[in-house]
Amino acid sequence: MKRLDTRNPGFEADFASLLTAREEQGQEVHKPVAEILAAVRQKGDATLCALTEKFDRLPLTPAQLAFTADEIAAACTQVSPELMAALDVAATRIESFHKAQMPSDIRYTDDVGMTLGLRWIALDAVGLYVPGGKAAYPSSVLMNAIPARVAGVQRLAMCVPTPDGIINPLVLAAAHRAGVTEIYRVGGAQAVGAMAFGTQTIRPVDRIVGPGNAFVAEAKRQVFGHVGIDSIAGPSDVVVISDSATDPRLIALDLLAQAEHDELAQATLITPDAAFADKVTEAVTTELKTLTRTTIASASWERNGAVLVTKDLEEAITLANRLAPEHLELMVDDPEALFAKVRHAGAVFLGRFCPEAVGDYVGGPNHVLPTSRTARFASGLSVFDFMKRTTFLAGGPDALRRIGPAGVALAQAEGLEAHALSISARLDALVQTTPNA
Ligand SMILES: NC(=O)c1ccc[n+]([C@@H]2O[C@H](COP(=O)([O-])OP(=O)(O)OC[C@H]3O[C@@H](n4cnc5c(N)ncnc54)[C@H](O)[C@@H]3O)[C@@H](O)[C@H]2O)c1
Ligand SMILES: N[C@H](CO)Cc1c[nH]c[nH+]1
Ligand SMILES: [Zn+2]
Repeated sequence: MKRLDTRNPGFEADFASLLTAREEQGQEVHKPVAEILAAVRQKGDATLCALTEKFDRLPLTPAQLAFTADEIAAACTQVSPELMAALDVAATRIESFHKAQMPSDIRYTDDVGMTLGLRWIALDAVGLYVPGGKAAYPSSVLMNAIPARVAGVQRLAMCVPTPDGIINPLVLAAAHRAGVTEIYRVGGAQAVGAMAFGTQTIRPVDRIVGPGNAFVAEAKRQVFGHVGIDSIAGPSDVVVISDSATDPRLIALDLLAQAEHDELAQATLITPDAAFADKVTEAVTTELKTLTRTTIASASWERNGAVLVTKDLEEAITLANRLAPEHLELMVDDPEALFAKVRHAGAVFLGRFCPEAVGDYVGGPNHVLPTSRTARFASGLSVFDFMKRTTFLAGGPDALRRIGPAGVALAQAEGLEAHALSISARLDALVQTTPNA
């Protein structure tokens, strides 16, 4: 864990290394991921089976890649009614938030008489990546699939790793609840490659969405262009801005809630109170001893954790914007005042009783969010990731007479003769057919 104080002379250099640390750790996966993607592209199912045996310790034949309808139905019967009810609370809230996002088409006729517009059209086929290496993520099934369904996507293909052949039944129950029936027991970069390029068993999709570890995030980066992707939703990160009025244990738990995802996760506290920073650091050490996932959380905290002490809350928000976190918690008396100054964050959690973990499960907004500072330019998963826009223009002779000459002039200025003629030939035809025009 790095402890930095903005009043210390070396602060800027240390902060700069905090900004780039995880990007550098990510470089290590570029080559292995490129090799996996090339092998999937070349050998399809054979590579999927070989890598599933290698990384998930599960020997498979191609015929066993997909879960059967019976396996999905059997999993649903293994989930307790209480957990099914919890799944339903989450699904209902996620669905209503994403329904509220649905955009409207645009269509209007302008002053020259042209009808212009934009139509939203759902994608045909989408690949949903659901992580499963170090934890099971039924919540990510809902976060991926529900907005896709709301947007109107016809085909949803889901990939999830099953380490040692084990699948948490709640993952399949969540898929069933969200209407996903095409599910493959494949994870990592090979799953992304299969959905991007297709194999003998898995048909290719148009866009791949969903969170995952550094291998999954890098694979999405590398297949982008061949297919669409949502964002780089890699190892989780959180920045907590807190004043000294919050219980230090609660802040420690919020930091550890992200640290326990992955050794590459990053949890950062920013506070203007040095004594409070000490208390939270102590509480992290105490709580770490009680967690079952202590090995992962300790590694994340040791390697990427940070505690920043600032002059005031104003400076805290400036640093948070520079960190552009996936999640930003504002655990202060007046969170709305700070929120007004937030420029870069995937999702913001306002108030001491609204921890990030609520957003992971039952808040409603999506928990698939841009990590590693990509919130500077990217947003969390939404219905927009499952749709595209087609614009249209419809015009008659009157409109062409009004705007055509400007088009001809610009085409000639660009030296594109056929463009100019495409318009001017029509203008000429109009003059000939209506001599008094
Ligand atoms: N940003 C978000 O929105 C969000 C949401 C949920 C989870 N997450 C993140 O998702 C990640 C889940 O990670 P996970 O590991 O539990 O599951 P995962 O499914 O992402 O990764 C498991 C797969 O990684 C591959 N893999 C592991 N080691 C490898 C190696 N050495 N070489 C090649 N491939 C290898 C294997 O194929 C394995 O099946 C965490 O980092 C978590 O923080 C992010
Ligand atoms: N915090 C993760 C996003 O970074 C999402 C998640 C799912 N389950 C628990 N947490
Ligand atoms: Zn989480």
